[in-house]
Amino acid sequence: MANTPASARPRDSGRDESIIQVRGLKNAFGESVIHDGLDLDVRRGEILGVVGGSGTGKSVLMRSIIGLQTPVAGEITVFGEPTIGREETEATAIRKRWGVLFQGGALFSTLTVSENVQVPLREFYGGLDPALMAEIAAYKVVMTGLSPDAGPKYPSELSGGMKKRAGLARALALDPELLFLDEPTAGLDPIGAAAFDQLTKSLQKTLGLTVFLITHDLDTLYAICDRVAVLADKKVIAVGTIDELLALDHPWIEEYFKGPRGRAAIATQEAQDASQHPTEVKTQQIAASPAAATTTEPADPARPPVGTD
Ligand SMILES: Nc1ncnc2c1ncn2[C@@H]1O[C@H](COP(=O)(O)OP(=O)(O)OP(=O)(O)O)[C@@H](O)[C@H]1O
Repeated sequence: MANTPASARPRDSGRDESIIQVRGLKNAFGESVIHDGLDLDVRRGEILGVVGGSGTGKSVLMRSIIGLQTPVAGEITVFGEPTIGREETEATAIRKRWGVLFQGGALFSTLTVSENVQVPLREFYGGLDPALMAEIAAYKVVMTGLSPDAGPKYPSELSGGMKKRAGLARALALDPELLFLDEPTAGLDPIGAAAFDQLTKSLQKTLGLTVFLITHDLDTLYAICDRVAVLADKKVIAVGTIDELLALDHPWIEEYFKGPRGRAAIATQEAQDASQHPTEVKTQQIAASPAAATTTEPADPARPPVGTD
């Protein structure tokens, strides 16, 4: 891939196309090696959850993909274009096509929400009419479920959930095809977190986004992720649907998904499914097991019964 001219490569066609390809990634800080031989593909249109223990390098992986961290070795392509060692103008053309919500929102505290959302517009389209930029910002603010009144407010006047939405509005400022979210629901109460998950899912569907989502939140993984990549031992050790991961025999994956929090997340998801599609879920349960229709046990045999230790 590295030797192939960009114009000769397949571009942006087909739903299974990899929007992001990471090959043989190595990152290190001094003697401390964070990634070694890491490979990953993110497919067009999917929400890929990225999980792993604290310090396994999820944020460093994201920073490597978006060009904020220069790896020791490896290749990364986004939209078929290499992102490492690009000329500034080439890098800018690629960067315009993604949006990033950093951990904690990373809003500028001295700027209003509207001004924060306009930062990428000023950076990439500095010549735009200020009134148009303000209008675009107002639209993005409302798109993320904030009231139009939030635009003139400063970050210190917002709740945690509102700050995340404002950060998301900024990430969407340039109408990206690809969205990076670093622990978007961290610090939110369960209701706020579930609402943010649904917002992410609905934006992904309506805007046709591909989403790279770092999270520790099992509810998020169950509720909205199409596939999950697991970081451990300096690599992505597995990637697949949660059911595919559960079928693997790996101690960390077992403990993560089948521990008490994993079971609680399954229970939450099943309750939501049942309330949203009562007839459908009941039919599936009956089809899977006549007994399942009369008990609270999940129909999926790969999942453990809820509420038992
Ligand atoms: N700029 C840096 N300089 C030195 N070490 C760093 C730097 N950035 C990250 N690290 C180290 O790299 C490792 C991975 O960090 P990273 O933030 O990617 O972990 P993470 O998986 O996202 O963790 P968490 O889930 O706790 O957010 C950590 O040990 C961290 O201390």
